[in-house]
Amino acid sequence: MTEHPADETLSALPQQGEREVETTLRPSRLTEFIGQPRVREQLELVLESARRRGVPPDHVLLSGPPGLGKTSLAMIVAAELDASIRITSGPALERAGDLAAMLSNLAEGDVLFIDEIHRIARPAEEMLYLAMEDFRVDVVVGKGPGATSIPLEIAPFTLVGATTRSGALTGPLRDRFGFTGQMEFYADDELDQVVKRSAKILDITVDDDGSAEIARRSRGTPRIANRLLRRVRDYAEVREDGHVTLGVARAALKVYDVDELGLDRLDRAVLSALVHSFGGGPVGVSTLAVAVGEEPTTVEEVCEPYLVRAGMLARTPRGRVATAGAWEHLGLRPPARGDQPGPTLFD
Ligand SMILES: Nc1ncnc2c1ncn2[C@@H]1O[C@H](COP(=O)(O)OP(=O)(O)OP(=O)(O)O)[C@@H](O)[C@H]1O
Ligand SMILES: [Mg+2]
Repeated sequence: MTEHPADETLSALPQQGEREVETTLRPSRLTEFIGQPRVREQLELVLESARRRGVPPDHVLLSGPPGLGKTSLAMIVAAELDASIRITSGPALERAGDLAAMLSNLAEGDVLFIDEIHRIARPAEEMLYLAMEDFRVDVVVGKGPGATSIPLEIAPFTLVGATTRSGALTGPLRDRFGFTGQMEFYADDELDQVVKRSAKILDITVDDDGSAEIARRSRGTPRIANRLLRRVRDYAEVREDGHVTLGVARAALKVYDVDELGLDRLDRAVLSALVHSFGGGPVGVSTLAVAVGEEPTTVEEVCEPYLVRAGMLARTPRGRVATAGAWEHLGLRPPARGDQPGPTLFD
């Protein structure tokens, strides 16, 4: 994901200058990786079986909302295989030549990580098909009728792709991944473990209650849990004795205007528009996106998955609808069912 300069404590997107601390907090082995039991077990089998057979494993696609650990898992795949990792991203592969250069530099068994793989340009994507399937690329030399294509062998490698929008991947690309790990939002007790682990690394002392409070307000997202922990640490150090208790966590989160449920600015804007401008819906996602000044894809891929999971928003065939929970969260009384226009006895 691109870095957003806005000071948004609650955004699931990485903030400017956050890369370094994120690297420090990254789990480096599968056993250190908290949560995602399904993906972890599946990946473990894929990797172990390849290890036993002495071949690079099938290509791996990791899909899910921002901040859930896709990049971390990609690096873990390489570490577990004892392989080197080369990192690039969809937007960086504008020309097929850029990809050809990366591919021809791979050594046998290397992991090639392509972040935001749904944003790869078409010619590079087509080159990737052959590379993934046959470990070969066709390099076109010359132009016009005299152009010839020279096949070039590349070393067997494992591609790890990450995407926040698996729906945006073309069929042929998706089909070439032998394994897709679908990342889910984390449960509160898993985020609690993330907070405790990070606190240890950053040398922050935190009570069980304090840690649970931070976890509960982290929007199911480890990136946010880690960020809230750092903001609570700031408060604890400046205003208190540095120790994070439940009271300190609550007071700190109040200063940073952190929502009870951890909803971020965009989540709240979407709910508010849905309720205040569209009477609770149903409304189409494009209309809703215009109302909050965002791209429909951002609303759909970054914001809605969590609102749906939190039971605030429903996707219906007629459009997006605010649930009773959404009205209540905004401090409003949900409209009674009978208030809604509909057929009556006298129609
Ligand atoms: N399972 C986990 N256990 C511990 N920490 C985690 C876990 N998953 C993610 N994190 C932490 O959350 C931060 C964000 O994770 P990561 O960068 O891997 O997310 P991402 O899914 O790649 O996000 P994006 O879509 O924005 O690229 C990292 O600093 C990492 O320390
Ligand atoms: Mg990432």
